[in-house]
Amino acid sequence: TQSTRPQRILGAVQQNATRGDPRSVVRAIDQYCRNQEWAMNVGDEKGCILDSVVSEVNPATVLELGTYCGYSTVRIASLLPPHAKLITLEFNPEFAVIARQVIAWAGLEDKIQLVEGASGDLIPKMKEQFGVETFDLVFLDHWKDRYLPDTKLMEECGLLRKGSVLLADNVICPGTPDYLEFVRSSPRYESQYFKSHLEYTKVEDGLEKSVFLG
Ligand SMILES: CCNc1ncnc2c1ncn2[C@@H]1O[C@H](/C=C/CNC(=O)c2cc(-c3ccc(F)cc3)cc(O)c2O)[C@@H](O)[C@H]1O
Ligand SMILES: [Mg+2]
Repeated sequence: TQSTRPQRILGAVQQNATRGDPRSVVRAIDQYCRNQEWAMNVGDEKGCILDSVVSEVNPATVLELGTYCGYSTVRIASLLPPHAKLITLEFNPEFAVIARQVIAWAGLEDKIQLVEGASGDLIPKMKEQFGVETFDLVFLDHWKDRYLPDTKLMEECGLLRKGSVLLADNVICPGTPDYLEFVRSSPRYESQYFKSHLEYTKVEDGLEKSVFLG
């Protein structure tokens, strides 16, 4: 039977990365997706921008919307201080199965909680079911038309505090026009665009960093 792209990405990790070494997992996925087959990981170029924002925020609690194979999940978690927690939401069970194995290969199970389900259903449960107060950092990388509604939902659920940082992938390609217009025009956000390229290509893309002002 045919393997899926996420299964082939997991295979590349198991063949080329060292168990317990998150950076080797990140490198293995980037090499596979650059040389064998493209996949929608944030990738190495935008990944360096992601790394710098994570290091600057030094978050105790992180939310990721859209796990896929766990590339950015592992990349972020590898930079977190001890006792920091990353909750990542994924509603495709097949992708979740792969991501759990990528996370395990990296040895980051203790820092990462992968929750299966849709962000719209899970965000309202964050406080009482997952014991979250607010998120220091949110990485948005799921369906592009869900960035704005989910941001408004996080505000309504009191999950953002003064200084919470939203980092959004793909604001140019595929693009998130309604989200971009909102965070750039709202007086409650201070936004900054980090120009880069679509993962593994020369096409323009970028990350938008938006600080919630409370
Ligand atoms: C229903 C909304 N809530 C959700 N809750 C939980 N998980 C969700 C949700 N949406 C989507 N997901 C999951 O997030 C992932 C979806 C990501 C969508 N990303 C993209 O479409 C994307 C697409 C491209 C891209 C760019 C150029 C192209 F030519 C082709 C593709 C590049 C990227 O970096 C991307 O992130 C999947 O794992 C999906 O199952
Ligand atoms: Mg993306």
